[in-house]
This record gives sequence, structure tokens and C-alpha cells, in this order.
Amino acid sequence: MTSTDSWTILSLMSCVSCSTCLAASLVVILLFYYLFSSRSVEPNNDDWSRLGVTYPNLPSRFFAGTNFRQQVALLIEQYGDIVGLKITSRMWLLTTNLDLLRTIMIKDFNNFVDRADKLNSNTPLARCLFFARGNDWRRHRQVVSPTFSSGKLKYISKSVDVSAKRLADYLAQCAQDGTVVPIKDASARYSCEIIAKVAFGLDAKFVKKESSEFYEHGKNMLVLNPGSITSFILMLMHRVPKLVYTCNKIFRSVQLFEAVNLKANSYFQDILTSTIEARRRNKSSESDQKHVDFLDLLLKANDNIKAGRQDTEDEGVSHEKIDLSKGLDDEEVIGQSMLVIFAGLETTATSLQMCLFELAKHQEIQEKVYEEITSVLANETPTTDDLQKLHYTECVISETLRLHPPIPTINRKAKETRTYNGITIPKGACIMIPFWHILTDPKLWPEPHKFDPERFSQEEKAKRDPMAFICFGQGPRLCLGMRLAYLELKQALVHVLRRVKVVLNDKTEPKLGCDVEVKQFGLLTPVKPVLLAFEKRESGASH
Ligand code: HEM
Repeated sequence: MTSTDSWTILSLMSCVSCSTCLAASLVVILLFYYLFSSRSVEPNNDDWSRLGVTYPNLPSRFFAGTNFRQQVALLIEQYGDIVGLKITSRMWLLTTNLDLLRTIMIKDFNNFVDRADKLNSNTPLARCLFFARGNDWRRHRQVVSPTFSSGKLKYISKSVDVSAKRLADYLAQCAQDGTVVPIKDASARYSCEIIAKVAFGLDAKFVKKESSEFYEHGKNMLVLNPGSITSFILMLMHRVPKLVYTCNKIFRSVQLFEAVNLKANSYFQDILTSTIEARRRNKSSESDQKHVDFLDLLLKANDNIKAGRQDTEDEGVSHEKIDLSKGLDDEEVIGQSMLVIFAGLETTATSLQMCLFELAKHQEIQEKVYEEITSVLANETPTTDDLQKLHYTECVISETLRLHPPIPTINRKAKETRTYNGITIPKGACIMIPFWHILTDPKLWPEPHKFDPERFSQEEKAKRDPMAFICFGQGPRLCLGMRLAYLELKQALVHVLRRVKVVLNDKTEPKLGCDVEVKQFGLLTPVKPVLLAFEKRESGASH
């Protein structure tokens, strides 16, 4: 070892121990702050009661532990559908009241544009549409929404079709080998393959490959871990956002407070930077080429906005007048592509997993979907117009999302103090919207735990308040990838069910007659991996 090596190691060690000391001091300061502030919000506090909102006297650690869903259900059952709360001294309004939600998410959206928290990160992901606030959000949404319009989806549809056929091939092979399939992994590989193609311009075959750097980094992009000490500190630090950013910078090398996995970030950022440069270099020679992926569409939409041209296919909602001339900078463009992984991978994969599980459980529904696919679709490679004719298949997907919403809750933050029907929501208060509770409310959905796709027939839909189907959000901040998600799910069902039947047997998980048990906190996650079996259809087309 040279003296320079020893010196480098010594410097690193002192750097790490210095980081550790700083981190330890920070933990102590935050703990004091937490204990002090929790005491200040013990019962007796009547802020919400003065504002016309039911305010139960909850113990300050009411939400501690993991049984979040059960606690929320208990509160709504006891106190009604509008409940004031204080969580670590922040005011929260828990509500499932559809009229109030219509006001918050649609009618007075301009007062509730923001999400409660920023992402604790200095990476491009923190600068994407999902986490953007106020006028920044409006600028992002205006640039990004044309790339997700139904007109643009037809370019992406071909890539989705190729991956869906690969998924069907893989499951047909498993049927032949008699192996049970960890279905979340297969679904995530399918979803990731599409994202790699449409958002990164990469031709990948993850469905069949055992491992791949893109897939592994995609799965681990966020390092949020609800049980860890870091997450606890992050939760406390939310209340001092500037501290978060300063700490991120200081502790960057040891990834102590950074919410995004830095290795994954560098990996994706490098691919995107070089792809964007290459596309700009080749732009003139490809000027007459049709746009085929999200990255191309995004770069074009950004150029149009900067040049003052509005995309005629923008199906987004009307926005307040804002200066769009600066469009998105390169880091923001990279952030949007990384957002496609963050927002589109887990959600779609979870939905496909739960949809196949429900079809395995309900063979008669699976047969109806199969019959619709074979009778309605003449083409081996259906177009987006063909897929729109699959009404019953769409009902099955919607019913899956109702019963198993991949994002079970979202939130909003009030910009100003306003009163709605005698209820005052003060500036800075956050709104907690538990989707899963609304989506299984027996007043809106009779026999709510029954899997019944007929609820989404035109006649049934017409009888229901449109706010009730809330799993993609509502209003101007509605999920931008909703159409893409339906496209991915429909293509997967078309190609998979043409080739194989999904079934349950004594090797599958959960055991016959049981339901999937899910974790009570965070994104919808089964406690144990779901294992499904497949049987080849005699008439299954092979491609
Ligand atoms: C079944 C699949 C999906 C579900 C259930 C879902 C659900 C959601 C929900 C609940 C939100 C928050 C809406 C709100 O705050 O009101 C959201 C936002 C978003 N989703 Fe999805 N999503 C899915 C798939 C996707 C896909 C595939 C993409 C893109 C590739 C995507 C892109 C987005 C974006 C960009 C936002 C942010 C919108 C904004 O803040 O303006 N989502 N999604």
C-alpha cells in the first residue's frame, strides 16, 4: 500500500466518523424536538374543534406501528367521514366525504395543488412532475401531458404488444414445465421492459432474463424503508425541509438521508444523458421519422412549448396563465423519465398480479374475458382502437383496481385558509385521502369485498358518483399514466389468456380458499409472494 493510499483511507475514515458524529448529533436534536413537539399536541388541543371539525383526543402515538389501515377505519367508523387530526404537530384532515373531496380535488383545486411533502432528494427524480408544486407543477404538467394523450399512445402500443407476447411465451413455457410462477416478479419484468423501451429507448428482454441491471435498479430506485431509523429521522425532518436538503448534501456519500438510491440514480441518469444527447445530434437526419417513444415525445413537446407552440393533442385540464417559455431543463426531462419507473413500474405490476389472481379464483369470469378476446379481436396484434372494444376486459381491470388499489392513499396541502360548508381548512393543513376505504365503502359499492366486474357496466357506472372510483386520483392532478396502465394491462390479458389459463392448485399461494394478505402500510404489497399456476389452452395461438 502506498502512502497516498493510506492517506486516502485515513481521510475516508475521518470523513465517515465525522459523518457519523454529525448524524448522531442530529438524531439527538431531532429526538428532543420530537418529544417536545409531541407533548405540545397532546389532547386538549382544540384547533380543529374551533374550525368546525370533529377532533378526537387521540394518544400521540396512535398511528405508531404498522396497522395504519385498521386505525384509519376505526377513526372513520367512530367519528364520521371528516376527522381532524394532529400527527407530529401537523394538522391533518382525514376525509372520505365525496362532496368535500370534489371541492378539494376539483372545484377548488387551485387551493390544493401541492402534495403534503417533497421527496427528500437532490436527484432529478425530486424535480419531476409527481413532486412538483404550485406553478412549477403547472409548467411540468403542461409539457408532459401531451406525451400521454390517447393519440400518442398508439405509437407506444406496438412496444407494449411485443412485451405482452414475450410474457405470454414465458407463461406458456411455465405451463409446459408445470412450474408455479411468482407472478409479481413476472409482471414487474413485463412492466419494466415496457418502461425501458418507451422511457429510455432501450430494447430489453427482461421477461426472460434471470437478472438485469436496469430491472434491479428500477425495483430499488427508492430506498424508503418504513421501519428504518433513517425513515424515522426523515419523518421528523419533513417539518424542517431546508434541513433535509442541507443534510442530503452533507451526507450524500453515505446515503444517510437520501430517499433515492444513488447507485440507481447514477445508472439511469447516465443512460438518459447520453440518449438525449444522441437524439439531439441525430434530430435533423430523423426529422421525418415518426415519434415512437416517450422520450422523443417529451423532447418534442418541450421544444414546442419553448417555441410557444401548444400541442393540439394536449388533453390536460386548463391551467392558470403561467410562463411556459422556459419549458423543462435537462435535469427535469431526466426526472420525468425516471418518474415513469417510479410511478409506472410497481403500480402496473401490482395490478397485473392481482388481476391474474382474481381471474384464477373466478374461472367463470376468466372464461368470459377469453370469449370476449377471441370473439372481438380479429388481429393477432390488436391496435389501440381494437382494444377499446374489450368492454368486459376493461370492467375486470377496473374491478381489480377498486378492490386492490396499488396506491392506497394520497394527500394534498392547503395553500390558504378557506371555509367549505362550515368546515374551515387552515393554510398548511394536509388532507389525507384513504382510497382503499372509499373503494370498499358499502354505501358506494354493495357487497364491497365481492369481485364483481359488472359494477363497471355503463348502466351501473351511470348510477354512481364518479368520485367513487378514485384509484387514479381525481381532477387536474389525476394520474397521467392511467391510459398507459389500462393499455399495458389489456395487452397482457389479451396475449396471456389466448395462450394459457391461470389456475390455483395445491402448489399456489395463497392456499386454496384464502385471499392475498396485504401489508397495512405503504403501497399495496402482499405479505407473502403470490404464486400462480398456468395451463396451456388447446387452441392457444403460438407466435
Ligand atoms: C394501475 C396503475 C396506476 C395507478 C393505480 C396509478 C395511480 C396514481 C395515483 C393515485 C396518482 C396520484 C394522483 C393524485 O395525486 O390525485 C398518480 C399520479 C401519477 N401517475 Fe399514476 N398510477 C398508475 C400507473 C401509472 C403509470 C403507468 C404511469 C406512467 C408511466 C403513471 C404516471 C403518473 C404520474 C406522472 C402521476 C403524477 C401526476 C401529477 O402529479 O400531476 N401512473 N398515479
